[in-house]
Amino acid sequence: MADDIIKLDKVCKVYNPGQPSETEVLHDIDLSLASGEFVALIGPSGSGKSTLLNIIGLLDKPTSGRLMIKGQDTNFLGEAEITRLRGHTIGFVFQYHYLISAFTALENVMMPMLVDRGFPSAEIEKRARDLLIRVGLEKVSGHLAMNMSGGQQQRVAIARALAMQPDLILADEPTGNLDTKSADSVFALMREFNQESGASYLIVTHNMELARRCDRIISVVDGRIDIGRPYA
Ligand SMILES: Nc1ncnc2c1ncn2[C@@H]1O[C@H](COP(=O)(O)OP(=O)(O)OP(=O)(O)O)[C@@H](O)[C@H]1O
Repeated sequence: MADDIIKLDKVCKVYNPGQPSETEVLHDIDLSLASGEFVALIGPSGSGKSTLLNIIGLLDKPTSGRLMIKGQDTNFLGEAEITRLRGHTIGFVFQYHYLISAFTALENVMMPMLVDRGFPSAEIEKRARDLLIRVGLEKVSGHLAMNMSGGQQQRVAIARALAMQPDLILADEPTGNLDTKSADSVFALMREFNQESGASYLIVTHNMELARRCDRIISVVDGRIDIGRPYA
């Protein structure tokens, strides 16, 4: 489809090829995600979900097969183009935040824009403050990330992921270490942004209740897409 944000064509991943520890983790993955889709990625522990997410997020390369992002075959891109495509197209939200703990919430959200240098500097702080308002953290924007609760840190991570106005958000167990109420509100926030901006979301989760609230559930079992039976 022309408006697929990502398309994987026979993607395989082998860790440690040629070594005694060689492991084939993903086998012939064919997968598309349309613009604006909000999709859950589920599967048992060790089935390959994070590996798949890392490949889609251009953090790792497939051993074979093709990954198209916005119609571009990433196999033909050099490192600089990959970095640029990742920075401008993809936002990441992970279970353990990867915030800079000694920086404030505001500084964490400003960071991708400061690194990219694509935004005028006068706009960067305003944009970061606006995003923190949107995630309900305006009152704690000056607090250090390390002093914030898990739910607050995850909201900062969402604001930071949205800073560059990405077309795709990849979230790896974004609610994994949150209590039910915080998990619910973090999930609702992502859904709200999805409906507002039209960006696509691919969310790894073990929480079937949240997965059922997505547009579609993709199930990975033993490194293959298991269309027939969503794992429960
Ligand atoms: N860098 C690596 N080198 C070697 N093997 C790896 C590496 N990363 C992951 N694996 C292996 O690949 C398999 C899939 O791991 P992956 O983390 O993708 O699974 P997952 O479905 O995300 O699991 P979980 O739900 O527990 O996070 C596992 O057997 C894991 O041990």
